[in-house]
Amino acid sequence: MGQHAAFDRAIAAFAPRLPLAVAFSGGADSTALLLACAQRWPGQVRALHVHHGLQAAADDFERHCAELCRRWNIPLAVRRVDARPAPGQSPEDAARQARYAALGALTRTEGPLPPARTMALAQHADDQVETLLLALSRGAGVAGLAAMPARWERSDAPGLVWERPLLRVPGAQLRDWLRARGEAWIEDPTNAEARYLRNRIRQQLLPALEQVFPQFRSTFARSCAHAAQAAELLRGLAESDLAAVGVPPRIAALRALEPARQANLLRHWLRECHGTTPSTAQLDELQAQIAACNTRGHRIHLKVGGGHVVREGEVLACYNPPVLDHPFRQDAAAPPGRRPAQ
Ligand SMILES: Nc1ncnc2c1ncn2[C@@H]1O[C@H](COP(=O)(O)OP(=O)(O)OP(=O)(O)O)[C@@H](O)[C@H]1O
Repeated sequence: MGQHAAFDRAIAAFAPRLPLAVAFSGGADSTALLLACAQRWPGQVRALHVHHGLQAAADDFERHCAELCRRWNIPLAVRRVDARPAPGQSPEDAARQARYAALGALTRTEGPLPPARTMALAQHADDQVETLLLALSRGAGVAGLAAMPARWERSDAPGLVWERPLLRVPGAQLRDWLRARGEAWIEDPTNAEARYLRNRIRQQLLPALEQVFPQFRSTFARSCAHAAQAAELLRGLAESDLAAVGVPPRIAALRALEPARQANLLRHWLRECHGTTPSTAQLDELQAQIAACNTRGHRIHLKVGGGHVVREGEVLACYNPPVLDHPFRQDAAAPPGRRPAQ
């Protein structure tokens, strides 16, 4: 093992359902993951590359990926996406959503190859710590502090399990491993800009953490796992509370819940039924209005996340602005005007 112990351990412990697809950007992390997997499961691994059409360098990335895969005899499938952000969505998030949808679709349309049963992504321990620190800097709740899950499924790609096998591996090990093999990778120039904050965390905070808490990668990862477990419990509680309170939620039933449980349910309802996340101040205000709503004539009308929550008789309703012409939003076909999104 030695120098790349964590990487070797992660690959040894990775037990995907085969065949395996690796989401391959051409960057260092996914190059290391792809090559290690192709060595471990010869003939069972293929690479999937998403060509971000809007990016000037995207053709070069694709060429680089094709060349590496040809050299290593790894089948490669490419799909082009053109991800324009929806109003209020960051370009990074739009690209990520489009990329995941394209990766899922690619596993189903790969010609003669049997569909992949696992999709591996190459985020590593430093990415996980950065995600956790960003969540802390936003004041996130336990769902945010859980950072990135190691394993999950998506409803738009049934039968496919998504995995991040490198979440315990320091990024530097992946680059060292590639250097030791003389393998090159590409650096995405837009990454540096889009990840300005991430880069500052990487350059300034991680070295300081290393000095004070040498084990921070594994202890922070443990905290993320605890938070993920707590988030799972809260989600279950919100689901059963929502079933009892009804959709749309009945105000009298909401008022009977104690405040933390009511907040948990409201967040869940807004996120799952309306795709919107309230700020802490908005949620506080909404709960204050619900508490004050003890007469027939009491109005509720509040801006919450990307939409509005209003009282409609005995229930709450949420109205989101329509999102037109955006292929990656389920509500893309909504008519103009305010849309009751139950
Ligand atoms: N254009 C792409 N095509 C296919 N997979 C991608 C693409 N971009 C990113 N991925 C996958 O998503 C993961 C996370 O993406 P992110 O943009 O955070 O990383 P990255 O810096 O591109 O990573 P890497 O160094 O592996 O290329 C990558 O490790 C890779 O597995």
